[in-house]
Amino acid sequence: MSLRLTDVTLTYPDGQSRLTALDRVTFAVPAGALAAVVGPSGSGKSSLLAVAATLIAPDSGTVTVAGADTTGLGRAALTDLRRHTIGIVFQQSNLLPSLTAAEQLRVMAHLDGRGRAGARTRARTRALDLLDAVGLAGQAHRRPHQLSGGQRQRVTIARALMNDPTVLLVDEPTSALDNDRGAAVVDLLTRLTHERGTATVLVTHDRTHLGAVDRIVGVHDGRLREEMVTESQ
Ligand SMILES: Nc1ncnc2c1ncn2[C@@H]1O[C@H](COP(=O)(O)OP(=O)(O)OP(=O)(O)O)[C@@H](O)[C@H]1O
Repeated sequence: MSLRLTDVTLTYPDGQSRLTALDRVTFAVPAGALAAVVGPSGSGKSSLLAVAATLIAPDSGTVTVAGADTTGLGRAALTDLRRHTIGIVFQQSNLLPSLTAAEQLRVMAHLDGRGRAGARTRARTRALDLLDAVGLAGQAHRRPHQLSGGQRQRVTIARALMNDPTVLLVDEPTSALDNDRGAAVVDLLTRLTHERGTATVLVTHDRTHLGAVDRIVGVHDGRLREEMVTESQ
């Protein structure tokens, strides 16, 4: 399994007591599968993503990413693991206003220390390939304000794939989009997951566009409940 959470409990301070955001969650996603985690506001979706992204350590339980148990890893080791194995698509596109679409992707390669000449050329080629894969081949030179909301979301998806992650974590990708564009983004994520073999987790409160995903897991009060799994899983 590319991503595995085992018996994960996460609590937050809540006055004199603690609030349980994730309650003994066990959840695994293999390479090449997209699992949608669906639940109402406050059910624990963002907490699940943050734990899977190794941004928050759970109170108990284990998180394994690309075969590596993350329990007890220090900050530097976690940063390294995230950089090489995890791609994150945030709800807001958080693109840098002054950079073109292609440059937004190439920044990721630089962060990864791949700044030398041969590597720069490879990063340029990979950025253009990924923009092509998300249907933006003709928009590589555009800056965020010259793109639509749906196009910006596609750039953030391509950017998250730039370092060829094992695990792709996606937070509410359709919340700022109209119906057709929302459906197109979920279809795109499903296709990229299958083509590139990422283990993808998409959290959302919106069940509208989930027809083509491999698996749907409901979340309620920090507990998961399997709702639908396709045969290929
Ligand atoms: N930093 C925090 N401190 C205290 N409680 C928190 C914190 N973050 C989240 N919570 C609580 O944990 C529970 C789960 O929150 P979480 O953000 O994971 O839910 P969510 O399903 O992502 O909600 P939304 O769809 O509104 O973003 C909620 O009851 C929330 O109020």
